[in-house]
Amino acid sequence: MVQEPCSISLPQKRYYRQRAHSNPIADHCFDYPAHPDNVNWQEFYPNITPDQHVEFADIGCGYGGFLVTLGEMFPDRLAIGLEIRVKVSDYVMDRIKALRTLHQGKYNNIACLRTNAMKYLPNYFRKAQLDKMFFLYPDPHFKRAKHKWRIINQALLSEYAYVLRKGGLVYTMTDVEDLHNWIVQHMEKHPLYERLTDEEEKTDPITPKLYHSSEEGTKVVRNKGDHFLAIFRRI
Ligand SMILES: C[S@@+](CC[C@H](N)C(=O)[O-])C[C@H]1O[C@@H](n2cnc3c(N)ncnc32)[C@H](O)[C@@H]1O
Repeated sequence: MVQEPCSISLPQKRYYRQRAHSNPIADHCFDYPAHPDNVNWQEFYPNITPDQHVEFADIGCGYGGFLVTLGEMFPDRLAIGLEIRVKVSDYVMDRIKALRTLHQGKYNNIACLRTNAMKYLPNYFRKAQLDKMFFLYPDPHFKRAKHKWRIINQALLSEYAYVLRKGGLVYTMTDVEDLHNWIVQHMEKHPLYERLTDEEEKTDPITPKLYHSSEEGTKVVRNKGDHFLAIFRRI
């Protein structure tokens, strides 16, 4: 009998569905390095060179659509997607594996890490390591009692400032106006960030991708929802 050649295809999201919200304050069981020097980045990026390090972090990357776009836009820079949900991060890892097989030599600059970005960023990234951080369509946690679960808050902004280099950028996009106002209010109050001007936000080459590259963004576009963009510079 002639054997069919084994065909590689992209993973299907329906096999990786998981409840939308995960409590970011609860103690999930995570392995994490004691110090960024202990991370073996070779496991994430097979072709990493000694002078390369992760520069872009997509925080709460979901199913990884935007991460893939980042990889295509910046083939020489390393980007990581951080995702707390196990099945969702498994999906992104399988997606990257399949993309690397289907497109030899490509997508070696993106990777996904399952972790709680609200707890372990300084375990993975050194001071001033990151050039860009992305918070795209973060969970809104509407109820006042759950505001402490929001991934942008005053205490965490100091931690994000620690891992960002001076001049680095924080990109935020949401379809929830109340959350947008919350983000802007907290970022503007923090002494280590300033908002880009409208003109700077509009002309950043990444801006158009923030509307529809990620899975949540696509949904918002499909439902003709609102988009609220704000980009901040680490000063
Ligand atoms: C609404 S989804 C948006 C996903 C993606 N950014 C997009 O635009 O399609 C928010 C994602 O953030 C993840 N998330 C929430 N809290 C997190 C945390 N503390 N660390 C890592 N990921 C988190 C959630 O599991 C979820 O996948």
